[in-house]
Amino acid sequence: MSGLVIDDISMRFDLPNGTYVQALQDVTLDIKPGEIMSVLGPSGCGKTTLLNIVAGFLAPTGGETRINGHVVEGPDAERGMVFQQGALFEWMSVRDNVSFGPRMAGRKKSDYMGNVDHLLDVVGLQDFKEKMVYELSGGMQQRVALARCLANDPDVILMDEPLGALDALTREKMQSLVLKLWKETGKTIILITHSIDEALLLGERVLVMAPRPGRIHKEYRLPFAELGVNADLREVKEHPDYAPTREEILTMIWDMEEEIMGRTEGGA
Ligand SMILES: Nc1ncnc2c1ncn2[C@@H]1O[C@H](COP(=O)(O)OP(=O)(O)OP(=O)(O)O)[C@@H](O)[C@H]1O
Repeated sequence: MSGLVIDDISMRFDLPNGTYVQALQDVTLDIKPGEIMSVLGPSGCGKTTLLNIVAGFLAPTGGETRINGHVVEGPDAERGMVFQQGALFEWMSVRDNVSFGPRMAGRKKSDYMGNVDHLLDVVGLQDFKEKMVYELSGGMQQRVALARCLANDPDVILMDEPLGALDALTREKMQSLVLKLWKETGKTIILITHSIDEALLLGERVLVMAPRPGRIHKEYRLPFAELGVNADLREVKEHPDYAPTREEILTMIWDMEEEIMGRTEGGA
């Protein structure tokens, strides 16, 4: 397991017309091994940019990210990604998708197949392991994506709107599954979402970011993720702190969106 330090990260995109976008400015975070943190904020506040920097897909223009004390300089199996959709191999079976990482790493089949089967059990896909990915529903495909990520045994799992394309009921079931996997595996997880409920239910830490420049606006430490491991998520929402926190964050993001709209309408 791994601690993750995001140390004074800035990211500036220079545009062809000579202007630039300051996508992130001075973002610092210390994420302990096994923490689950969700990230919220209005469109364009730098959530995906931050995740891509931690993943090693983008090099920041300032600062650095460290895992287990070493600096992130590119993608690595220690950091797994789960995207909203489209990142699976549609022409392969469920089992071949989940075993893809260990296979590509050149590991012996007898070493990893037991774990692949276990993961298929955990995500509830044991009966579907011979199916092709295109035969599965969206929710099942995201279960495959989670299992495939876990098969690489990453220290840190980065999720960019992993449940965003699912219908409400499937999404709720998947939220419970994410909590179960988090508890069972002890992985460090960062999850980007546009849903305030999802951020509250899945984040023991919730980061609210602000745009222009992208930065940390406020951070919460909440009991709901821990409670949700063993309870129905609808019961967790009955917690006395849930509705007021939700309302506070909703107003916060609403105000930011209004400010952005005002600036845009004013021509800034
Ligand atoms: N490759 C790029 N070149 C130029 N500008 C970029 C690039 N990538 C991101 N940006 C800009 O950086 C800012 C942050 O983008 P980012 O996608 O990280 O935001 P976000 O919070 O994830 O947004 P959303 O919620 O809409 O997905 C935006 O203004 C975006 O237009």
